[in-house]
Amino acid sequence: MSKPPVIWCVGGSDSSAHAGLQADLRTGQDLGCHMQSIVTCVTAQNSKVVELVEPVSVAMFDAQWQVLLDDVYPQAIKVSLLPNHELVVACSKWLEKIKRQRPEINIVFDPVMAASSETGNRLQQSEAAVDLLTLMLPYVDYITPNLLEFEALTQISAHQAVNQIAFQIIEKYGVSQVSWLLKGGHYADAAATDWWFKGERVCGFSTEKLSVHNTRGTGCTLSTALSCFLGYDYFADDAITMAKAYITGALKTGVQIGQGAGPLGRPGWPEQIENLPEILMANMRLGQPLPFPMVDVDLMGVYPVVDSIAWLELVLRQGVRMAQLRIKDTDAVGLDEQIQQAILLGKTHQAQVFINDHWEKAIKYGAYGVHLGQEDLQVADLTHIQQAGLRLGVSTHGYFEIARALAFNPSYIALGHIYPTQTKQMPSQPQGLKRLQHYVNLLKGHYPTVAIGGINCERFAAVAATGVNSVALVTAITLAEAPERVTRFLIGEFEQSKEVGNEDIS
Ligand SMILES: Cc1ncc(COP(=O)(O)OP(=O)(O)O)c(N)n1
Ligand SMILES: Cc1ncsc1CCOP(=O)(O)O
Repeated sequence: MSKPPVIWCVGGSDSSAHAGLQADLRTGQDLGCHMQSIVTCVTAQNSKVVELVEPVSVAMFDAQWQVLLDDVYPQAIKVSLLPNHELVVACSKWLEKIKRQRPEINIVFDPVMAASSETGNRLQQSEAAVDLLTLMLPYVDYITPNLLEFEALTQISAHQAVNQIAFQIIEKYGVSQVSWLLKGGHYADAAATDWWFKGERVCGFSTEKLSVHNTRGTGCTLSTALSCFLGYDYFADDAITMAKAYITGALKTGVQIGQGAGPLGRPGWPEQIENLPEILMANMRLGQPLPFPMVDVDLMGVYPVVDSIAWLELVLRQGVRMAQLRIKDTDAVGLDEQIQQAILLGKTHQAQVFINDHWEKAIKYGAYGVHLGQEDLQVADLTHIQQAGLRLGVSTHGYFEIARALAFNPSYIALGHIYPTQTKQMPSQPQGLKRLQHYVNLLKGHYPTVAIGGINCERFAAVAATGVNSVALVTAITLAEAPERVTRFLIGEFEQSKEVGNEDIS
């Protein structure tokens, strides 16, 4: 069994367990992480009121860091309530040391100042806020203030155009490693949009604002979930997408415990598609509101991606019912003719033949569908493709791109690359089976899925067992000694995996 990520949480004990370290530990446990804690203070509070905050001594604080550090390095550290100036100074010293030794450890800082219980009692002495950012920002990778914390700490108005906020952050703090995640729950909008600023990059993660009562621990939970997903080595944009989906699920499952607002629920790994945020980016085209026509899922299965008519004919002759013509050279001789032949072959074999990239020619000759990558999505005329009645397949490489792809209502979503591949230079690491399984669980019943990248005969059965609707392959077929036999073998394997899947259900 693989080891869980180790996540350190630096913050205060909340006797009610609605927020604070107790909420952090539950979140991490829910996400399969091993949580370790460094207590900064003990608070006596319940769902309504904070009675007393007692900071630990610097000696006790230092001892907790040292004893953990003597034993194990974490994958990520989440820092929240630092109740006084001495502990801010001590914490920044430890972060400096850790960053010097292990710069790859992600530090997430949630600058908690007050409890969100009815009376909103202050948890941090006001002098602790002085120099807080000067001391902490050099070492943190993510800072996750809510609107009030953001304005109090930065003196930048959160009520202005996001580009203006980005500009002022840069002006004040320079371009650095720090990602600012400005949480939008306190805006008086119908949507709850969290804005991510990193240098000039600005991106919104937006969900409908939920009208729910049990909202305690929202900030703690979001930043801990973010730390956990970073601990699993997800990219920043994927980890933020997942944290936002997690918090939406947690808000929906909150429970009334005590007389004030109750704590959030713990919804498990984000696998509810409706909890994924909408992605908002400058220069990003609006979604395609009308769905693309559906593919016939029963015909998906083995999905060869080939670069010539000869290969297309070969695989269709073996009984493949979904295939793609992928000719990367825009100036290829006879490209138009090849696309026309591919479309004709698809019709002859009653197969779903997609054309990679060349969407204008695909429309012109009446293709069944086109397959586009993320960059192509920004430039292709999707409305035209949709109105012409073509299907659309979209490449994705993680949660962020999946969330972005959903705005276009595609006919299928491709998930890659699963294993190392020689066929194409990939800018990211292979995803592996576990991540594929999560994506399939997320999309099942909503969008057909395709797995691609490095899938060969040995790996095929395990990939198919995830329940993915289709397995796309290039070299497993085109470099095979006997491609006809391999294609037929894979078709048989896929059919078998469907039968096993059906047995599991019954
Ligand atoms: C089924 C399927 N999935 C992914 C891809 C890759 O498409 P894209 O990201 O556009 O990259 P290129 O194929 O253009 O290199 C695909 N072709 N098919
Ligand atoms: C086109 C493409 N897109 C993601 S991985 C890949 C190549 C898949 O080729 P192979 O099946 O040979 O690894």
